[in-house]
Amino acid sequence: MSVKITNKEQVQSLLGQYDYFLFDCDGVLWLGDHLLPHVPETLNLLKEHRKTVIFVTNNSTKSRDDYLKKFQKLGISGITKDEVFGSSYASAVYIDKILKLPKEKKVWVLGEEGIEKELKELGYTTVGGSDPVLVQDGVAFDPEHPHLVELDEDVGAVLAGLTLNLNYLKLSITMQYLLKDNKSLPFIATNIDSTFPSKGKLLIGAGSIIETVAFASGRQPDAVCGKPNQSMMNSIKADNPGLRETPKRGLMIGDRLNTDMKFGRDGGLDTLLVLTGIETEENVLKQPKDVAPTYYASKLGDLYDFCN
Ligand SMILES: O=C(O)[C@H](O)[C@H](O)COP(=O)(O)O
Ligand SMILES: [Mg+2]
Repeated sequence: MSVKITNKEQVQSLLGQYDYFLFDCDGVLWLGDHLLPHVPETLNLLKEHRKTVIFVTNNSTKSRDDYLKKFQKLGISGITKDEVFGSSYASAVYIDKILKLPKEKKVWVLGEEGIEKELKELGYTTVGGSDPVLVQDGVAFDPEHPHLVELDEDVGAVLAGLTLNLNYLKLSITMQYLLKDNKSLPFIATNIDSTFPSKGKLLIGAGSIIETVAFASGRQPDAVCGKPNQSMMNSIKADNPGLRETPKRGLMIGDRLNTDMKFGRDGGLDTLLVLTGIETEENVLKQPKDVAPTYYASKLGDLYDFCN
Protein backbone atom coordinates (compact mmCIF):
# COMPACT_ATOMS: atom_id res chain seq x y z
CA MET A 1 0.00 0.00 0.00
CA SER A 2 1.55 3.34 -1.00
CA VAL A 3 2.21 5.82 1.81
CA LYS A 4 1.04 9.40 1.17
CA ILE A 5 3.58 12.07 2.19
CA THR A 6 1.62 14.53 4.34
CA ASN A 7 3.93 15.85 7.08
CA LYS A 8 7.38 17.10 8.06
CA GLU A 9 8.42 13.93 9.89
CA GLN A 10 7.88 11.85 6.75
CA VAL A 11 9.97 14.28 4.66
CA GLN A 12 12.75 14.23 7.25
CA SER A 13 12.66 10.44 7.16
CA LEU A 14 13.02 10.50 3.33
CA LEU A 15 16.00 12.84 3.68
CA GLY A 16 17.64 10.39 6.09
CA GLN A 17 16.85 7.28 4.07
CA TYR A 18 17.92 8.30 0.54
CA ASP A 19 21.12 9.76 -0.96
CA TYR A 20 20.11 9.68 -4.65
CA PHE A 21 16.98 11.41 -5.94
CA LEU A 22 16.11 10.60 -9.57
CA PHE A 23 13.54 12.94 -11.09
CA ASP A 24 11.25 12.52 -14.05
CA CYS A 25 10.59 15.93 -15.66
CA ASP A 26 7.25 16.33 -17.47
CA GLY A 27 4.47 16.19 -14.89
CA VAL A 28 6.90 16.39 -11.94
CA LEU A 29 9.09 19.49 -12.37
CA TRP A 30 6.94 21.22 -14.95
CA LEU A 31 4.02 21.01 -17.34
CA GLY A 32 5.34 22.32 -20.67
CA ASP A 33 7.05 25.59 -19.76
CA HIS A 34 4.96 26.00 -16.59
CA LEU A 35 7.13 25.28 -13.52
CA LEU A 36 5.23 23.44 -10.80
CA PRO A 37 5.03 24.93 -7.28
CA HIS A 38 8.22 25.11 -5.16
CA VAL A 39 10.28 22.86 -7.48
CA PRO A 40 13.48 25.00 -7.30
CA GLU A 41 13.07 25.25 -3.53
CA THR A 42 12.70 21.48 -3.21
CA LEU A 43 15.78 20.82 -5.38
CA ASN A 44 17.75 23.34 -3.30
CA LEU A 45 16.60 21.60 -0.10
CA LEU A 46 18.04 18.32 -1.43
CA LYS A 47 21.31 19.99 -2.46
CA GLU A 48 21.57 21.58 1.04
CA HIS A 49 21.30 18.01 2.41
CA ARG A 50 24.13 16.99 0.03
CA LYS A 51 21.87 14.68 -1.97
CA THR A 52 22.70 13.56 -5.52
CA VAL A 53 20.01 14.83 -7.91
CA ILE A 54 19.59 13.32 -11.40
CA PHE A 55 16.99 14.02 -14.10
CA VAL A 56 15.59 11.28 -16.36
CA THR A 57 13.06 12.31 -19.01
CA ASN A 58 11.31 10.39 -21.79
CA ASN A 59 10.61 13.66 -23.60
CA SER A 60 12.76 13.37 -26.73
CA THR A 61 11.94 16.81 -28.15
CA LYS A 62 14.99 18.28 -26.40
CA SER A 63 18.65 17.31 -26.16
CA ARG A 64 20.54 17.37 -22.85
CA ASP A 65 21.96 20.78 -23.77
CA ASP A 66 18.42 22.01 -24.52
CA TYR A 67 17.34 20.82 -21.08
CA LEU A 68 20.20 22.72 -19.41
CA LYS A 69 18.86 25.87 -21.10
CA LYS A 70 15.31 25.04 -19.94
CA PHE A 71 16.48 24.55 -16.36
CA GLN A 72 18.25 27.94 -16.47
CA LYS A 73 15.21 29.64 -18.03
CA LEU A 74 12.97 28.26 -15.28
CA GLY A 75 15.35 29.39 -12.53
CA ILE A 76 16.76 25.98 -11.66
CA SER A 77 20.53 26.52 -11.36
CA GLY A 78 23.56 24.32 -10.84
CA ILE A 79 22.49 21.45 -13.09
CA THR A 80 25.25 19.84 -15.20
CA LYS A 81 24.94 17.84 -18.43
CA ASP A 82 25.99 14.58 -16.75
CA GLU A 83 23.00 14.94 -14.37
CA VAL A 84 20.50 14.93 -17.27
CA PHE A 85 19.40 11.78 -19.10
CA GLY A 86 16.82 11.91 -21.91
CA SER A 87 15.30 9.35 -24.24
CA SER A 88 16.80 11.19 -27.24
CA TYR A 89 20.29 10.64 -25.74
CA ALA A 90 19.49 7.05 -24.73
CA SER A 91 18.26 6.29 -28.28
CA ALA A 92 21.33 7.84 -29.93
CA VAL A 93 23.62 5.81 -27.63
CA TYR A 94 21.62 2.67 -28.46
CA ILE A 95 22.06 3.25 -32.21
CA ASP A 96 25.78 3.92 -31.72
CA LYS A 97 26.79 1.35 -29.10
CA ILE A 98 24.24 -1.48 -29.35
CA LEU A 99 23.02 -1.36 -32.95
CA LYS A 100 26.53 -0.22 -34.00
CA LEU A 101 25.08 1.58 -37.03
CA PRO A 102 28.03 2.68 -39.19
CA LYS A 103 28.43 6.48 -39.18
CA GLU A 104 28.16 6.61 -42.96
CA LYS A 105 24.57 5.38 -42.59
CA LYS A 106 21.86 7.98 -41.93
CA VAL A 107 18.94 7.89 -39.48
CA TRP A 108 15.39 8.77 -40.56
CA VAL A 109 13.84 10.74 -37.67
CA LEU A 110 10.14 11.05 -36.86
CA GLY A 111 10.63 13.54 -34.08
CA GLU A 112 12.14 16.88 -33.16
CA GLU A 113 15.51 18.60 -32.77
CA GLY A 114 16.35 16.85 -29.50
CA ILE A 115 16.77 13.59 -31.36
CA GLU A 116 18.62 15.22 -34.26
CA LYS A 117 21.07 17.02 -31.94
CA GLU A 118 21.94 13.93 -29.89
CA LEU A 119 22.48 11.84 -33.03
CA LYS A 120 24.61 14.57 -34.63
CA GLU A 121 26.70 14.85 -31.43
CA LEU A 122 27.58 11.17 -31.95
CA GLY A 123 28.51 11.79 -35.58
CA TYR A 124 25.35 10.68 -37.39
CA THR A 125 23.58 12.42 -40.25
CA THR A 126 19.81 12.59 -39.87
CA VAL A 127 17.03 12.99 -42.45
CA GLY A 128 13.43 13.97 -41.73
CA GLY A 129 12.88 15.39 -38.24
CA SER A 130 12.61 19.18 -38.27
CA ASP A 131 13.47 19.52 -41.99
CA PRO A 132 11.32 22.45 -43.23
CA VAL A 133 10.75 20.68 -46.56
CA LEU A 134 8.41 18.34 -44.63
CA VAL A 135 6.15 21.13 -43.36
CA GLN A 136 2.68 20.88 -44.95
CA ASP A 137 1.05 24.09 -43.59
CA GLY A 138 -1.80 24.84 -45.97
CA VAL A 139 -0.25 22.72 -48.73
CA ALA A 140 -2.27 19.71 -49.95
CA PHE A 141 -0.63 16.34 -49.39
CA ASP A 142 1.30 15.33 -52.51
CA PRO A 143 1.68 11.56 -52.95
CA GLU A 144 4.47 12.37 -55.42
CA HIS A 145 6.47 14.34 -52.81
CA PRO A 146 10.19 13.72 -53.60
CA HIS A 147 10.93 12.46 -50.06
CA LEU A 148 8.06 9.98 -50.45
CA VAL A 149 8.87 8.57 -53.85
CA GLU A 150 12.67 8.58 -53.60
CA LEU A 151 13.80 7.15 -50.27
CA ASP A 152 17.35 7.92 -49.19
CA GLU A 153 19.34 4.72 -49.78
CA ASP A 154 21.83 5.77 -47.08
CA VAL A 155 19.19 5.53 -44.33
CA GLY A 156 20.10 2.58 -42.12
CA ALA A 157 17.63 3.00 -39.23
CA VAL A 158 14.36 4.68 -38.24
CA LEU A 159 14.09 6.52 -34.90
CA ALA A 160 10.64 7.68 -33.78
CA GLY A 161 9.68 9.88 -30.84
CA LEU A 162 7.47 12.76 -29.74
CA THR A 163 6.80 15.54 -32.21
CA LEU A 164 4.36 18.39 -31.79
CA ASN A 165 4.81 19.15 -35.50
CA LEU A 166 3.30 15.94 -36.83
CA ASN A 167 1.73 15.66 -40.29
CA TYR A 168 0.53 13.05 -42.80
CA LEU A 169 3.63 13.45 -44.98
CA LYS A 170 6.04 12.70 -42.10
CA LEU A 171 3.98 9.68 -41.04
CA SER A 172 3.81 8.41 -44.65
CA ILE A 173 7.54 8.73 -45.28
CA THR A 174 8.30 7.00 -41.97
CA MET A 175 6.03 4.17 -43.05
CA GLN A 176 7.92 3.79 -46.36
CA TYR A 177 11.20 3.36 -44.47
CA LEU A 178 9.59 0.81 -42.15
CA LEU A 179 8.33 -1.20 -45.16
CA LYS A 180 11.57 -0.81 -47.18
CA ASP A 181 13.71 -3.84 -48.04
CA ASN A 182 11.11 -6.28 -46.72
CA LYS A 183 10.76 -4.42 -43.40
CA SER A 184 14.46 -4.89 -42.58
CA LEU A 185 15.45 -1.41 -41.38
CA PRO A 186 15.88 -1.26 -37.56
CA PHE A 187 12.87 0.51 -35.96
CA ILE A 188 13.86 2.31 -32.76
CA ALA A 189 11.42 4.16 -30.46
CA THR A 190 12.44 6.74 -27.89
CA ASN A 191 9.62 5.85 -25.45
CA ILE A 192 6.11 4.40 -25.11
CA ASP A 193 4.30 7.14 -23.15
CA SER A 194 0.74 7.11 -24.50
CA THR A 195 -0.02 10.63 -23.30
CA PHE A 196 1.83 13.89 -22.70
CA PRO A 197 0.80 15.89 -19.61
CA SER A 198 -0.04 19.52 -20.27
CA LYS A 199 -1.51 22.12 -17.89
CA GLY A 200 -4.81 20.58 -16.80
CA LYS A 201 -5.15 18.13 -19.70
CA LEU A 202 -3.59 15.09 -21.36
CA LEU A 203 -2.23 15.37 -24.91
CA ILE A 204 -1.04 12.78 -27.44
CA GLY A 205 2.20 11.13 -26.31
CA ALA A 206 5.13 9.71 -28.22
CA GLY A 207 3.81 6.19 -27.75
CA SER A 208 0.56 7.04 -29.54
CA ILE A 209 2.42 8.64 -32.45
CA ILE A 210 4.75 5.65 -32.72
CA GLU A 211 1.78 3.29 -32.55
CA THR A 212 0.34 4.99 -35.66
CA VAL A 213 3.27 4.03 -37.89
CA ALA A 214 3.65 0.68 -36.10
CA PHE A 215 0.02 -0.22 -36.82
CA ALA A 216 0.20 0.98 -40.44
CA SER A 217 3.47 -0.84 -41.19
CA GLY A 218 2.59 -3.98 -39.22
CA ARG A 219 5.79 -3.60 -37.17
CA GLN A 220 6.54 -3.00 -33.51
CA PRO A 221 9.73 -1.16 -32.47
CA ASP A 222 12.82 -3.38 -32.20
CA ALA A 223 13.90 -1.32 -29.18
CA VAL A 224 12.33 1.28 -26.85
CA CYS A 225 15.17 3.23 -25.22
CA GLY A 226 13.43 5.42 -22.62
CA LYS A 227 11.96 4.50 -19.21
CA PRO A 228 11.23 1.77 -18.11
CA ASN A 229 14.13 0.38 -20.22
CA GLN A 230 17.05 0.07 -17.78
CA SER A 231 19.67 1.48 -20.16
CA MET A 232 19.48 4.95 -18.59
CA MET A 233 19.42 3.42 -15.09
CA ASN A 234 22.57 1.45 -15.94
CA SER A 235 24.28 4.64 -17.19
CA ILE A 236 23.28 6.45 -13.99
CA LYS A 237 24.58 3.57 -11.84
CA ALA A 238 27.83 3.51 -13.84
CA ASP A 239 28.33 7.18 -12.87
CA ASN A 240 27.19 6.64 -9.24
CA PRO A 241 28.78 3.52 -7.65
CA GLY A 242 26.98 4.22 -4.36
CA LEU A 243 23.63 3.82 -6.10
CA ARG A 244 24.86 0.74 -7.97
CA GLU A 245 25.94 -0.94 -4.72
CA THR A 246 22.94 0.17 -2.63
CA PRO A 247 20.01 0.98 -4.95
CA LYS A 248 17.75 1.25 -1.89
CA ARG A 249 19.55 4.52 -1.12
CA GLY A 250 17.87 5.81 -4.29
CA LEU A 251 14.37 7.24 -4.75
CA MET A 252 12.77 7.55 -8.21
CA ILE A 253 10.21 10.38 -8.37
CA GLY A 254 7.80 10.39 -11.31
CA ASP A 255 4.22 10.90 -12.50
CA ARG A 256 3.59 7.77 -14.57
CA LEU A 257 3.21 4.22 -13.23
CA ASN A 258 4.20 2.22 -16.34
CA THR A 259 7.36 4.21 -17.08
CA ASP A 260 8.76 6.11 -14.07
CA MET A 261 7.63 3.81 -11.27
CA LYS A 262 8.53 0.65 -13.21
CA PHE A 263 11.91 2.20 -14.12
CA GLY A 264 12.68 2.85 -10.45
CA ARG A 265 11.30 -0.48 -9.21
CA ASP A 266 13.17 -2.52 -11.85
CA GLY A 267 16.34 -0.63 -10.88
CA GLY A 268 15.88 -1.68 -7.24
CA LEU A 269 15.03 1.83 -6.04
CA ASP A 270 12.10 2.97 -3.93
CA THR A 271 9.56 5.11 -5.73
CA LEU A 272 7.47 8.22 -5.15
CA LEU A 273 4.61 9.14 -7.48
CA VAL A 274 3.36 12.72 -7.70
CA LEU A 275 -0.18 13.58 -8.76
CA THR A 276 0.67 16.62 -10.93
CA GLY A 277 1.00 14.62 -14.17
CA ILE A 278 -0.67 11.54 -15.58
CA GLU A 279 -1.94 9.52 -12.61
CA THR A 280 -4.83 10.08 -10.18
CA GLU A 281 -4.87 9.23 -6.45
CA GLU A 282 -7.69 6.76 -7.12
CA ASN A 283 -5.54 4.92 -9.68
CA VAL A 284 -2.50 4.85 -7.38
CA LEU A 285 -4.53 3.37 -4.52
CA LYS A 286 -5.89 0.53 -6.63
CA GLN A 287 -2.44 -0.68 -7.72
CA PRO A 288 -1.50 -4.19 -6.52
CA LYS A 289 1.24 -4.29 -3.87
CA ASP A 290 3.95 -5.45 -6.27
CA VAL A 291 3.59 -2.40 -8.57
CA ALA A 292 2.29 0.26 -6.18
CA PRO A 293 4.74 3.13 -5.59
CA THR A 294 6.45 3.17 -2.20
CA TYR A 295 5.10 6.67 -1.56
CA TYR A 296 2.94 9.24 -3.28
CA ALA A 297 2.41 12.98 -2.87
CA SER A 298 0.13 15.66 -4.27
CA LYS A 299 3.12 17.50 -5.78
CA LEU A 300 6.92 17.50 -5.56
CA GLY A 301 6.86 20.89 -3.79
CA ASP A 302 5.19 19.22 -0.79
CA LEU A 303 8.67 18.02 0.25
CA TYR A 304 9.67 21.67 0.67
CA ASP A 305 6.31 22.90 1.95
CA PHE A 306 6.13 20.38 4.81
CA CYS A 307 9.65 21.32 5.91
CA ASN A 308 8.84 25.03 6.12
O1 LIG B 1 4.84 11.73 -24.87
C1 LIG B 1 5.94 11.74 -24.30
O2 LIG B 1 7.02 11.59 -24.92
C2 LIG B 1 5.92 11.85 -22.80
O3 LIG B 1 4.66 12.12 -22.31
C3 LIG B 1 6.73 12.89 -22.14
O4 LIG B 1 7.49 13.62 -22.94
C4 LIG B 1 7.37 12.23 -20.94
O5 LIG B 1 8.38 12.99 -20.40
P1 LIG B 1 8.82 12.65 -18.88
O6 LIG B 1 7.55 12.65 -18.06
O7 LIG B 1 9.48 11.29 -18.92
O8 LIG B 1 9.76 13.78 -18.50
MG1 LIG C 1 6.50 12.50 -16.47
